[in-house]
Amino acid sequence: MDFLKPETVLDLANIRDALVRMEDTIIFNFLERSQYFSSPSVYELGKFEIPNFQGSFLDWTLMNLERVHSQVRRYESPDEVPFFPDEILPPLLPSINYPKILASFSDEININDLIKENYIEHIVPLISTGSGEQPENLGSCTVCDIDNLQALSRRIHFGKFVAEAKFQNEREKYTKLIQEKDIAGIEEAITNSAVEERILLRLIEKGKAYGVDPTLKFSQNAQSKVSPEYLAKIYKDWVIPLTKKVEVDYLLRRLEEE
Ligand SMILES: O=C(O)C(=O)C[C@]1(C(=O)O)C=C[C@@H](O)C=C1
Repeated sequence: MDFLKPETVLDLANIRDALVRMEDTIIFNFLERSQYFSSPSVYELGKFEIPNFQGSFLDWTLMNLERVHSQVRRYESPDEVPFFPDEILPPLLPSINYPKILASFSDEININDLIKENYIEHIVPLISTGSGEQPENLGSCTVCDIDNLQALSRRIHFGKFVAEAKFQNEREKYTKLIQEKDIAGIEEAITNSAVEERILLRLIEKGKAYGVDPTLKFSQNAQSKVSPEYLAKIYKDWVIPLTKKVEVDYLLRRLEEE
């Protein structure tokens, strides 16, 4: 997939290959986070005194990282969506003139707040090694959380490319559903249960393979650091539904562009 060549980006097979590769990034990032406790103080608003800032320690760190990354033009890339779109800065590197792939409104489709909420509330408890605080690891936890959030955000917002590809493949069908504001119909049209089932099966297998010492794999001592069933649950309950939400949100506005 090459963002300078739109035809490679809007090929559904290429998109799905990219989503499969992202599974590896997400699983390895989860494994890093699994060394630490849930560490709720990282997410608590105003827990640490930070001059001129009211949010959580995670928010402060992520916002400042995004400021730096925006200056190396991270958010010019159509597959990167900032958590703090109002805080990012113009790039210091010369801009890249990406060809138009998505609709003009696509930057406005940003569900990062929802992703962060679900991550903190549901995903952190499933991937951390225990609940509670571990004061010496708060910084490491924050850095792992940022890696996880950025990987999840990229994966979930890839729904925009899926949606655009599906729209272009079946323009008439989607135009009718969008005109009728038939959200249930759009959801049904974008759903491919066979693809979803394959993802969940693959996650179980990857979870068994990646989370353990391979030389212990077949002995009773082999224990995954993140349960393969939890990986599948995280995708089934949050990653896939949120990707579909991005697809639906994008499609509902798609006719603004025609
Ligand atoms: O591959 C697709 O067609 C997608 O829409 C992506 C995705 C996913 O999140 O992985 C979402 C909905 C489909 O039911 C299958 C998979």
